[in-house]
Amino acid sequence: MSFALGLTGSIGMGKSTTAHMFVDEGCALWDADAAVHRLYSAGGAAVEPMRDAFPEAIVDGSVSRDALKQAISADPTALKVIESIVHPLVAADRAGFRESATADILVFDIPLLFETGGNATMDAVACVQVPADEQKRRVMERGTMTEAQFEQIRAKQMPNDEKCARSDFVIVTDTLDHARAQVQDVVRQIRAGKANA
Ligand SMILES: CC(C)(COP(=O)(O)OP(=O)(O)OC[C@H]1O[C@@H](n2cnc3c(N)ncnc32)[C@H](O)[C@@H]1O)[C@@H](O)C(=O)NCCC(=O)NCCS
Ligand SMILES: Nc1ncnc2c1ncn2[C@@H]1O[C@H](COP(=O)(O)OP(=O)(O)OP(=O)(O)O)[C@@H](O)[C@H]1O
Repeated sequence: MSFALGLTGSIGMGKSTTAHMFVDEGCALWDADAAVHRLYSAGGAAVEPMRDAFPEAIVDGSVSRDALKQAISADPTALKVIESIVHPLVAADRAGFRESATADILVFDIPLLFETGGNATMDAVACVQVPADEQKRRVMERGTMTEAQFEQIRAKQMPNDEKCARSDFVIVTDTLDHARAQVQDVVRQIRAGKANA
């Protein structure tokens, strides 16, 4: 039986980077944002339901993130509609992975793990953490969002301190070496616990 580890944290706190460190330790990874990318791509399961709700968001047969961001900026309630389409499809994708994956530890990189109640289906949760000013600096440096779009997303997420307080492990992502050492420690603890179970 595999161990399911949820990996969460606020936008830009270092989930994806940390998730790949778990892969380096032999864990299998499922990534919620990557699942959304598959669902939005041409032929993906979200395309037709999204066309019904936001016809202008379908460009060349796939869902345009820029068009969705414009829709959300114009009407913040649009995000709720988008979520009601996307989240059930994401849950089905995740269930398929969990049934088929064979690694001893499965890592689920899920930004909205606590907000969607997904933590209840995990054996343990790890939360990434970095100071808020560094978080903002990193997201702005990516250049994919305006400051207003960033603040809108951040305001929708549970405060990161609360996510960390509710998690079994906290991984501080101030430097790559520090984060990797903490990942290795988490994996060691889980494997030791499994060996003793
Ligand atoms: C709003 C959209 C168009 C922005 O796209 P963009 O490519 O600029 O950003 P990206 O998808 O990489 O998201 C960046 C980060 O924003 C956060 N985020 C995304 N969607 C949400 C949301 N609905 N609520 C809170 N935070 C969110 C996550 O931390 C995510 O990692 C896109 O995120 C989207 O379609 N979101 C709805 C689907 C969803 O809820 N995804 C979250 C994971 S299931
Ligand atoms: N341990 C670390 N040390 C230094 N920089 C890091 C570390 N982890 C992540 N970063 C940097 O922070 C930025 C955000 O990291 P990453 O994309 O992993 O975050 P994320 O939480 O997955 O973001 P999002 O929620 O937006 O998907 C990147 O530029 C990455 O290089």
